[in-house]
Amino acid sequence: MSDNRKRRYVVALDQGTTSSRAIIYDQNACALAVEQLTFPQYYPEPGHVEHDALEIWETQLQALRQALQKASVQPDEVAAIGITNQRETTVIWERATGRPIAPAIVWQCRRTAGRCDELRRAGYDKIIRSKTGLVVDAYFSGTKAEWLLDRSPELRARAAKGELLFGTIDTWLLWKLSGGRLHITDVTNASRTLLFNIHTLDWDDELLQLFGIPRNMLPTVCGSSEVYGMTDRDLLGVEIPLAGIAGDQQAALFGQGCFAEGMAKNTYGTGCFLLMNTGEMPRESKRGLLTTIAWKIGEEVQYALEGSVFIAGAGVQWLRDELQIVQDAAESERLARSVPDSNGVYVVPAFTGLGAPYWDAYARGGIFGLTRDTSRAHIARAMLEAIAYQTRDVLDAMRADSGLAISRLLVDGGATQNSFLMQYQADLLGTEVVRAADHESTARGAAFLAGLAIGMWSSLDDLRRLAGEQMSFSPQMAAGEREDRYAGWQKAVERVKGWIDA
Ligand SMILES: Nc1ncnc2c1ncn2[C@@H]1O[C@H](COP(=O)(O)OP(=O)(O)O)[C@@H](O)[C@H]1O
Ligand SMILES: O=P(O)(O)OC[C@H](O)CO
Repeated sequence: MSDNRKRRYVVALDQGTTSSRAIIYDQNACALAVEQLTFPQYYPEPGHVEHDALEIWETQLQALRQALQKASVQPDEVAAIGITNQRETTVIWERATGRPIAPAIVWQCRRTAGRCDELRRAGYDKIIRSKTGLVVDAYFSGTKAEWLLDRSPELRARAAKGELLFGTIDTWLLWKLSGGRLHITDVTNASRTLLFNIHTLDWDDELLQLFGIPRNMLPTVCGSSEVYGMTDRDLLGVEIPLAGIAGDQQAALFGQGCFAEGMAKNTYGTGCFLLMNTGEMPRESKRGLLTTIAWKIGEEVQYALEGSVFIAGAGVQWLRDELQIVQDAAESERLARSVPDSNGVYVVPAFTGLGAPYWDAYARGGIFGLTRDTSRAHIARAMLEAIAYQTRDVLDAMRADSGLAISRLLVDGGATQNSFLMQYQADLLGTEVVRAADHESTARGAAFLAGLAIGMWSSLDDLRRLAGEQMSFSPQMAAGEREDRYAGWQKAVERVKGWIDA
């Protein structure tokens, strides 16, 4: 058998906020094996979140090796690897040794909120929005990288000399996978840094100067579907083409087949991210949404509008780990269904501030409407409902910004396994919610991008044909009740805004 015929699988590496996953797909995009390894989250101070970049790399490599073994696929049968990742999380490492200079600063981390206030006060928000499509918020990589370099003048001097490299998680993994030969990113990840001009598709000199980031520490920006290089032979005994890169939310949009303008998906993982394909022109939001790059394939760039919600499934983890009122995430559904409603309780999970459409770094979480008969079931139910309310906030903004009705919302991600949440979501939006057959749309998107690049699949039409069965949730709640419940949520959100001092 010729080498190319033997190579009939595509591997997606999905490096998420809480776990590193590897999934092996065959030519029909069927997942043969999934491996998932969690890694520690570090909270050195309230509102600060860090990861160890080496732990990310080690878990990712181990997940890859284990998935191959589980699927009985030999490394030389893999045609390509696609990478998708938690976005914005920032790593700086030494070019010579590959050693990170500090823990990675995670997208959720609020440590640079003060710097963002300063930038807004100095009037930079308009120029940053027009160049990057983003709002000035600690969420994005720019102020995180600046903070890391500001730790000492020596680091700034080393950065200027080209001794240090910056990367989001895709870049870090590609560096490690290629044995230090590739220092690259793709347009989707670059578009989340605050440093990248989404119109010129290049790092922006004015912004680099503003944040004091030398261009020579930045990765080369590539498309989302092309052969960038090969894996280091020492890792798996053979070289494998690295052929797809996309931030996880853009990958999910692609994996859901949202190739046409106006199609939208919502991914329910640690956070919740609603993206709508807006076609070839960037569309500016007037309501707190982000303009971002959906993907670049060949010379064609597609843009998206995005509503980013920081806490979704993470709220369910909080019920499990901190409140200890459920033993696992699935129990939240049983508990929520054990009561007819939340008994007037609202949870606003603004644990790391509020993202879209509010962008309030100083909001903190709250539980409202408690009475003597409030039970753990009411709180669990209110937490799940909060995920749906936050999505409603974003979808309303997206409908108003785009002028499109969005009559079907495609959904994916770990928390979509919760059918109570999906039904409540449909009820609260008054919109059909369509759950993907394979909730791993993110990994699927990365596999699609890599498979397209090496010719396993030849076109978007080819990919459309690979969609599986879906399950649909139709709205059943009366419009009056829906609006009453939503009004309660809006009242609760007002109470948590600006909770801590700037
Ligand atoms: N049945 C469930 N009900 C509610 N939340 C769930 C359920 N199953 C998983 N989750 C949540 O989904 C998240 C994991 O989804 P995943 O897509 O793997 O996220 P990520 O990529 O952000 O790590 C966790 O935060 C978990 O609490
Ligand atoms: O790891 P996830 O799935 O929660 O995604 C994180 C996002 O990319 C943050 O922007």
